[in-house]
Amino acid sequence: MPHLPSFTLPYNISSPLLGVSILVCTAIAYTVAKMFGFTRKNEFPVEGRTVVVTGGSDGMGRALAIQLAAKGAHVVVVARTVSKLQSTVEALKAIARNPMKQRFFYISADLIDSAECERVIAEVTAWNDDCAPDVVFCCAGFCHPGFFTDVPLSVQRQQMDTVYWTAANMAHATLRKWLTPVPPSGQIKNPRRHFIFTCSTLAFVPIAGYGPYSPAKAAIRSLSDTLSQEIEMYNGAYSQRHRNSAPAADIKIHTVFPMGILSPGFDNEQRIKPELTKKLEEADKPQTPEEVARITIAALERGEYLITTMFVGNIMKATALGASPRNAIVGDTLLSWLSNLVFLHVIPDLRNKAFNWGKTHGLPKSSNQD
Ligand SMILES: NC(=O)C1=CN([C@@H]2O[C@H](COP(=O)(O)OP(=O)(O)OC[C@H]3O[C@@H](n4cnc5c(N)ncnc54)[C@H](OP(=O)(O)O)[C@@H]3O)[C@@H](O)[C@H]2O)C=CC1
Ligand SMILES: CCCCCCCCCCCCCCCC(=O)[C@@H](N)CO
Repeated sequence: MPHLPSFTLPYNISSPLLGVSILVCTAIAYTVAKMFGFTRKNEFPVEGRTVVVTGGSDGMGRALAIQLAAKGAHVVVVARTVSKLQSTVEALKAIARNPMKQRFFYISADLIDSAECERVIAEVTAWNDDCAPDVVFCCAGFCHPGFFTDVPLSVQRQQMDTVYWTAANMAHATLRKWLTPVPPSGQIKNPRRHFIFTCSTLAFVPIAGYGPYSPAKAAIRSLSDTLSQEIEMYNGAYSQRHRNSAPAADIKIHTVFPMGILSPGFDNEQRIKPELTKKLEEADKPQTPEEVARITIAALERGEYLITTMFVGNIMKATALGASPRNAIVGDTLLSWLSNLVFLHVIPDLRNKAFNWGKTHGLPKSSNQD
């Protein structure tokens, strides 16, 4: 029998030293896990909380409202058409986790009007026993695709109103309510509040034929980044609430960047979308509203800030991260390096496809250049 070498440690490890080593290793593992974005705590508990979903009567907003109700939230859906709102409230009642306790409500409002957004927050607060909502989710909006010179400027201005201003107006009304100073004597323990915008990966990467729409989404991304910094001032004041007047709760901003969503809005947009645009977005495999809502809620539960719903969207985000706060330092940085390499190919490829389209098909039919 060959003699097996026996390994012995050159020194004896005492149990306190072993304890300290295990502690240090655990701390390092925890920090690395955090840097990669792993977390176990639910950063977005909704059971018993009050959530407002704008655009909550259709598509992604409706799916979100339903899934949040299934998780035990009180939900208020906001949109213009009353019949769709009513049928959504019925669906919420049917899926509620605690049907005896949960409450549902709808408000019909055109959120292009800032006064309507203020009314929404006031009505929700009154309905919610005089407490502001805990979560506001902005999903209202629709897309009117077309080439920049073909789409009348009035429609492009309306896109800015519907996409950007419905969200900015809601943010203004909600944050003014949430940031109302409360003196130390009036402070009670409130859970963290969340304001969530819905953007599109088109805010990161241009696609020809989305000129009337993408700039409004890019503006939301810019507002979200600005607010995520500005809100820290108020959160700082909140940390001193026992000494000075401060908001009633800590606040977090988030923004979701979906790819195509198979919604009624998407069906409408497909009808008027230029063929070139359809070709350029071939890499997108549209998701169901339910899938987008599920992935979004899971990302909020992990505490993410800029949220994408699939791998291609994540690559699009990573190439355009700029000065936006990261979800995970290591993961986001490595992916942004990788995606910058991928986009060395993608940028000229999109432009070449557009050039070759013109070469083969000539001017677009709807073009006003004839
Ligand atoms: N569909 C897609 O492919 C993608 C969509 N997005 C974005 O995701 C969000 C949801 O899209 P989607 O699921 O397609 O939604 P839908 O188009 O299916 O539904 C839009 C919702 O917004 C409401 N709404 C529209 N305008 C207003 C307004 N002025 N005031 C109040 N409510 C309004 C609609 O109700 P009503 O008309 O009754 O008011 C409806 O509830 C939008 O912000 C969209 O831009 C992002 C990426 C891709
Ligand atoms: C490996 C990585 C390659 C990346 C290539 C780039 C592909 C571009 C896909 C564009 C997808 C646009 C989805 C948003 C749609 C949208 O917001 C509208 N439908 C609005 O309703």
